Amino acid sequence: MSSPARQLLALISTSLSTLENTCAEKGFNIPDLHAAFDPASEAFRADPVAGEAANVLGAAALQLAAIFLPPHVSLYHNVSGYVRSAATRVCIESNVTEILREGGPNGVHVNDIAAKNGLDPRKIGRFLRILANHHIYREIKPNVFTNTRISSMLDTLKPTAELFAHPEQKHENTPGLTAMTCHHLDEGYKSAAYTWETVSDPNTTDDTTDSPLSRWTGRKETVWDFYQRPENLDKYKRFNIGMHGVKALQPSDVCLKAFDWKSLAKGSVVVDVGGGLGTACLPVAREYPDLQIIVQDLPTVIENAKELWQKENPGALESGRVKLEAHDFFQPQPHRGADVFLLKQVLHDWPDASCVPILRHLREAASPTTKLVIMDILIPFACHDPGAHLGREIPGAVPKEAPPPLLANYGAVNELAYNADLTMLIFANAQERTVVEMDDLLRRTGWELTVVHRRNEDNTFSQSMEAIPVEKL
Ligand SMILES: C[S@@+](CC[C@H](N)C(=O)[O-])C[C@H]1O[C@@H](n2cnc3c(N)ncnc32)[C@H](O)[C@@H]1O
Repeated sequence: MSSPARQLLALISTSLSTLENTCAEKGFNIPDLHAAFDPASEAFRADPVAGEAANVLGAAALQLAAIFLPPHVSLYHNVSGYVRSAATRVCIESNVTEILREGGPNGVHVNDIAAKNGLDPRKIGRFLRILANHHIYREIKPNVFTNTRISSMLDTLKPTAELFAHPEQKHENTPGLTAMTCHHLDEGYKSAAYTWETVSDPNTTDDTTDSPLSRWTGRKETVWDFYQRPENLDKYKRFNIGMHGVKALQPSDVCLKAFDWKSLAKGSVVVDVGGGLGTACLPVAREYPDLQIIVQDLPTVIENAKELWQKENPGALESGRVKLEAHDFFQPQPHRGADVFLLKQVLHDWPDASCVPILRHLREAASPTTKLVIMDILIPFACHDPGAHLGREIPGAVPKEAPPPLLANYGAVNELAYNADLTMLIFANAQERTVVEMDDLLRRTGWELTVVHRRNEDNTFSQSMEAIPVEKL
């Protein structure tokens, strides 16, 4: 039996050959770390063979690094996360990526970056250099930096003149991922600092107001109360732009593949509950114009949603096929007997005690044929999952496991799922759930989990689940 390091090297070698052959055969390019990010460069990941090869490659490379780096370096990679978060926020808020984009391939000296964003050039170099160690930015000559495929994801794509003239509009009409990173690095980062004080306090309850966020703000409030305070409306808007941008992290057809929309009869009613700007339903409305779609959210979000739909699909609003409706999901659901209730990234915002009334209101409004479609992350264990704990066969319940000696869940390749889980704890005392926890929550609210749809190329981030009403509540 060869050593774990040799086994990992063999996985890297075979996976790279598979990836190269598949890309050559199907006309995909292997990503170039030094090229600006282009969504098309991620197309290969939708191919099951290429996507799996890339996951195995990444997981094996990270595990090899864990073997060969001094353990204190690996440990400090995590312990010093605050340093890298601080450096990343400085670069984003001071528009470094956009300055480097305009500077072109020869890079920009820190003095010239400073001349544009007004920061101390000696400090800029230090922030950029620690990020360059992780291939976020590149130091091509001493104190001269340029973008990489990773840092260019932070690009708002706006001219720097516009960003400096109107900083308050930085995120408007942008791809949105930059807004999401600012949301995490601002209110997320500050709240996270209070996690230990929150979880170790015996007076902390399971209520959503007992989160590290509320300990940071010093108010017993939900994350949504926080966002609706007048002084935080700009943060709420930024968060909603960011949610729209999250689609950049997910396969573009994630909502189209979440459910067999074509199985619905003409005129079927789909209610996107807590639908935000209606991002999930935009492609569904385009692809299935015979569906009646209602996007529900809180009033301020619905106002922002109107702007988005006016731009992206004004015809759907004018014809009445799509309605944008203010509705509080803690109140009875007005659309009784809808064909589909969609809950995308909603349940993960709430602890079980709050999910129960949300799900019960939908159950009370359901007809016997209503389907509940949930799009949330299902958290895999970091070990082999024997799958016996559900007590019945649910197709798709057990995730595909990585080949040994990799961690069964592909380890940090799927880090975003575990990040999201703890982000939910930090903002709302909430969580992403394992399939067992989700099954239990649904049973308690009159639903039965019938199937989990998993995409081959993505084990954790874009599953959807279907549930049907059980006879009695
Ligand atoms: C994580 S976002 C998900 C948005 C959308 N489903 C998506 O995936 O793009 C959660 C949404 O729940 C909404 N929300 C929070 N409390 C609500 C309530 N009581 N009633 C309706 N929507 C609410 C928020 O405004 C936010 O848009």
